[in-house]
Amino acid sequence: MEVDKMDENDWKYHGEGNKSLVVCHVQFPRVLRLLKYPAADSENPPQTAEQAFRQIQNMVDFSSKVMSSLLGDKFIHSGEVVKLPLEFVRQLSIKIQQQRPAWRCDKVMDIYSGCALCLPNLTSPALHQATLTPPLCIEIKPKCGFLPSHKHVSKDIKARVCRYCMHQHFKVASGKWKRRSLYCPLDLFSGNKQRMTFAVRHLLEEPQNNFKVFKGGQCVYSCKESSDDPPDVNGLLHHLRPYFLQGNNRTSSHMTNKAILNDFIQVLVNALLSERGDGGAVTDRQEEGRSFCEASLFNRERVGHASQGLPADSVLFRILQTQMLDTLDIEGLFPLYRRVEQHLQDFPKERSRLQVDGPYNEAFLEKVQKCRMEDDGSVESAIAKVHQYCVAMTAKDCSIMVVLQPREEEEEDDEGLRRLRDFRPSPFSSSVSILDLDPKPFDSIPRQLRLDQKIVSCYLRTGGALPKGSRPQHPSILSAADREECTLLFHPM
Ligand SMILES: O=P(O)(O)O[C@@H]1[C@@H](OP(=O)(O)O)[C@H](OP(=O)(O)O)[C@H](O)[C@H](OP(=O)(O)O)[C@H]1OP(=O)(O)O
Ligand SMILES: Nc1ncnc2c1ncn2[C@@H]1O[C@H](COP(=O)(O)OP(=O)(O)OP(=O)(O)O)[C@@H](O)[C@H]1O
Repeated sequence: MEVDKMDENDWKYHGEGNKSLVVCHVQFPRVLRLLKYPAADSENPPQTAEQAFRQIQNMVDFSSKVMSSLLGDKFIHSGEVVKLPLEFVRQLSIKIQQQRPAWRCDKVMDIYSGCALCLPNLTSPALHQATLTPPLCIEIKPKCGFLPSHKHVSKDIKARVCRYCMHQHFKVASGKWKRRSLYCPLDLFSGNKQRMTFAVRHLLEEPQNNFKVFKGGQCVYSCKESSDDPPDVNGLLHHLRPYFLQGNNRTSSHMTNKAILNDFIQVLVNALLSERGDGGAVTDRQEEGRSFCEASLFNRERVGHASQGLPADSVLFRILQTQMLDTLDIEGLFPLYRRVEQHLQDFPKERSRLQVDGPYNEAFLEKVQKCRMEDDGSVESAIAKVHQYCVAMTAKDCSIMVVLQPREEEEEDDEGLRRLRDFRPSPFSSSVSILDLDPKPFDSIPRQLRLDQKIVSCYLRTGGALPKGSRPQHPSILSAADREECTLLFHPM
């Protein structure tokens, strides 16, 4: 990328989250991730260009030196910091403004620093010809996949109902979303195909900010912005149909919508379970009985104790292991945070030695990995636990990108290959990446505790009940019978 020849017309709006806005190149598989600031700061940027550069470099270092060791470097693309002409950034910001969802416009794109993170476009990994079946890409923000231990929580409900499911009630009550999602991360992280299928169905049904589908780099399925309308499942089916007719059900041109969705979900679940290295394993939490959420609608008896567990080295396994570096829960962690905070008030210069805000290097990683379980009362042991917790927070907030690339057509007259196809090999090759691996600031910990308290008290107050109309009301992807018999209706896997 030649930064001195940047033209805003070569870039278009791609998406955004709470902290950054992403534009993609119209021709090359590249994106630029730009920082966002609260709109109130738009006249006076909250940091200098040097600080913005440092912040983005910190993001690169954290991803490449810390998270990639924990999650597996094969999943990670850390990118590089680039300096862009300010005029280009200003014009870009004007150009994309109209495409931004209104609910994200409480923040503005950083047009002052000229700094951005340049990354491969994970939704459109390579230049592809304009065919009916360009790569499909599914983005999932899975959130936290385990329950905290009883030992560290003051409210028993936290060890029975997962944070995501409780948070849904708070989000609906506070107006963030109109309807509650029935997705439960513990089902997705279970490694059991029936539970995972159930989880993905609920992601599809109420995608919120947890599920998107891209086709050839274009977003074709996501939540509808601030509307009561359901997501456009028929539109998605229209996009998916050519892939599944072509792939594994070539003989039938009458595949039902349900069969297409089933096939799509199966391919996705298989990609999430695919290993990129070692053999299978079962995660610890299964032994601890912390893998079922009482709020999940999945009928637990269907799987009994025959839990499959996640294959070691699958993307979900690696994310879950990293999330589980949070061994104390925010409640157990908070006194340690306070110890560090007090120490920093007394000795402000210690902030740098303790690597409170980085640098994110091998020494930092070592502290995270070698942190002893017991607290010896020192500030060193407290900060090590805080670092572990912050790393776990990043893993609880990251997203997974699964790219499904249709395989080349096989020769029709090749008997051997045709017989192979009868065994239903996947019609796709898949690749998996993890994105949004930014460090979580030390100072965000008190907010975490406050939010945790609000979520739990809202859940306890409503007794898990919801205001009328906040459950998915639209014609559901899952019929009533599907909900009851969900696992029986899918193809055997
Ligand atoms: O606290 P949570 O669980 O609500 O997570 C926040 C996310 O909300 P979610 O519940 O996924 O909709 C939130 O996502 P949205 O803005 O809601 O899309 C951010 O990812 C936020 O991270 P950061 O503060 O911008 O670094 C996330 O905050 P932290 O990861 O810093 O807690
Ligand atoms: N490398 C990439 N390739 C393709 N799309 C990307 C890439 N990075 C981000 N995106 C898209 O841009 C969106 C916003 O990016 P990202 O999640 O990094 O923002 P964020 O502000 O850090 O999010 P959060 O709200 O979780 O803090 C993503 O949901 C994804 O759809």
